[in-house]
Amino acid sequence: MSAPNSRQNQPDSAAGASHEAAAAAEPLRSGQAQSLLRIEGLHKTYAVPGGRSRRSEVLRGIEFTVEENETVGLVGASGAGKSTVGRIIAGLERPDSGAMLFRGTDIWKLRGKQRNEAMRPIQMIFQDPYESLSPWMTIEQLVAEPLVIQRVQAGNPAARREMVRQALSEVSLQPDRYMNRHPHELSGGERQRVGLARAFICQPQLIIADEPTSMLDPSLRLELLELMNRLRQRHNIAYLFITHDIALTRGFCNRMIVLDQGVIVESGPTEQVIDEPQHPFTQSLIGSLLELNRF
Ligand SMILES: Nc1ncnc2c1ncn2[C@@H]1O[C@H](COP(=O)(O)OP(=O)(O)OP(=O)(O)O)[C@@H](O)[C@H]1O
Repeated sequence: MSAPNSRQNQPDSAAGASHEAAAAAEPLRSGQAQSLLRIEGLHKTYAVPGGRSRRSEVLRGIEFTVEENETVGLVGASGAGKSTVGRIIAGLERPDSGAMLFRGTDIWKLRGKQRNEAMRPIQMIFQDPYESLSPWMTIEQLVAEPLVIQRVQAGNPAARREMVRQALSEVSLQPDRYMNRHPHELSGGERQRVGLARAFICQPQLIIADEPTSMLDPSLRLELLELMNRLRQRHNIAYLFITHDIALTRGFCNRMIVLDQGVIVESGPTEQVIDEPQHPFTQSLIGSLLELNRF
């Protein structure tokens, strides 16, 4: 495999990358500029079904940063490990090894309450709004649920209600029209906004968005992206945007990371990576897209 190609100040890299990349991934010293998120040497294996104690290596020494207010696209073929990266950063899965620094705090070294509090500004939204919302709960209960889990404003239902109203307004859902409804009474686009409101109510600084638009038609897709962009500008939110869709990456992300079989093979400003892909895998990914566009 060719060496990872990186064109930014703080290179994204895979294990075994160049000396410059290794140096860039060293722990921060005081005075050094801090990234919002910094992932270092992330490894993850899964047990091979029926393989006795055999494990397959899904992430192999991933390193990258996300800066404040950035939109970073994480692209790659199916099975490359993109969602695994997202789930690990959001705390839904455990890494085998590596470090995650959020505003310089080494999150995976924290435990219990401290860790939950440090993780609160990191939220995730999912591909399938139908699956990610419980059908039995009202929209008010669904949006308030993260507050309940994190015991925010416990014992103060009026304050929680006001936070739900604000979160719904931020995603352009009129509170009075939506609070008492259930997910099945909403369109796919509205459900995805509810998912975004659930993330937003936690006052996130980083949202991991795992293919959030792939089940929406093109006009709803555009609306959701515009909304996400507005939230980013208004509330200084960064996104790690997981997608197969290179065209969408071009429109939405300032930077792009290409993952192939658990290794980052290329990263840089989106336009540059798309217009002048350096790594053979990126070249073939973009080549396939151009081929598809001919149909
Ligand atoms: N819980 C799990 N147990 C075992 N293997 C898993 C598990 N989750 C993911 N995998 C495997 O890890 C690899 C990476 O999966 P992942 O979902 O991260 O890829 P992806 O790049 O997001 O793919 P897609 O674009 O198709 O969603 C795949 O081979 C997948 O089968």
